[in-house]
Amino acid sequence: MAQSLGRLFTLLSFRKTHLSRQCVQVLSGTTLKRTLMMRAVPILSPKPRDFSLPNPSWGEEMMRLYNYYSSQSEVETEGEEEQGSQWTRLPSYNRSLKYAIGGVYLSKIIQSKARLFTRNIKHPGAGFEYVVFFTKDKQRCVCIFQAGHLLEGPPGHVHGGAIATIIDTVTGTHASLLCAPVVTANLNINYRSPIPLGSTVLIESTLDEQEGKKTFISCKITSTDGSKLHTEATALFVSVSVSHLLRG
Ligand SMILES: CCCCCCCCCCCCCC(=O)SCCNC(=O)CCNC(=O)[C@H](O)C(C)(C)COP(=O)(O)OP(=O)(O)OC[C@H]1O[C@@H](n2cnc3c(N)ncnc32)[C@H](O)[C@@H]1OP(=O)(O)O
Repeated sequence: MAQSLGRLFTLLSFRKTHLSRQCVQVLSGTTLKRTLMMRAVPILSPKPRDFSLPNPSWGEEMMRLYNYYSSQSEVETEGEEEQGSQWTRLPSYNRSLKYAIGGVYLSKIIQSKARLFTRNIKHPGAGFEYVVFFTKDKQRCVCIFQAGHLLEGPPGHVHGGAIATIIDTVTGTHASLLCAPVVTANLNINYRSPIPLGSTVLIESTLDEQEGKKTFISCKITSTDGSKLHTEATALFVSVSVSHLLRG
């Protein structure tokens, strides 16, 4: 049985495989039975839904920028400098577990009702609509964010907590691309000007430094033409083991 579980979790490998080892430890009772039954289903898991693809709620500006960055990622370039400016779209799921191979199944085993905060409002356009692109060298990310009407704070404007959430998500995603798994250790935010509800803004995330377990990232939110600065932030992410994540 140990061998079967071993093979199963090799299939469910999550980047550095920390998760696989940890999951063996958390499985027990009915969960274990269900897991073993999963061996009967085809090895290739169904694809999870990608929430960073356009939906009918995306406004003109959101679509314009999405098309712009998508077209940049299709451009074939020569030479290192140009390659560095190429963008790749990152898929976005309603659970971080789904980034793992076989994560759809893991997602059904561990806290099955859990959902990523930014992807838990079912009505398209009501909450966080966003898509993240990153450069090949992973030094920069850009997020196009359309803030829905359920994110209101001051009348007609986005709640500061919702802004902190999307900053944590973008910088956290950026740090995860570099060295998953990580947790936010510190987040400093300066709110410079309110973000109108329903508007589309640009969130740019830059890697400042990596030092041992620590990844320092800075971030700014601007209007899409760059003329207005809405928010500036710096964040520190610390690499952790999967057991640290599951232990809480
Ligand atoms: C492809 C992948 C895509 C994935 C997409 C995912 C999408 C989702 C994205 C969503 C993203 C959402 C993400 C979320 O929301 S994560 C949820 C919010 N965050 C947490 O819950 C974290 C809770 N805190 C902890 O677990 C611990 O305190 C941590 C692990 C952070 C540190 O524990 P500990 O202290 O035992 O660790 P260490 O001793 O090894 O320290 C290591 C180094 O770090 C330095 N340090 C520590 N804390 C701080 C601090 N506050 N300021 C400055 N420095 C700090 C420390 O001095 C040391 O430095 P040095 O002495 O080595 O120089």
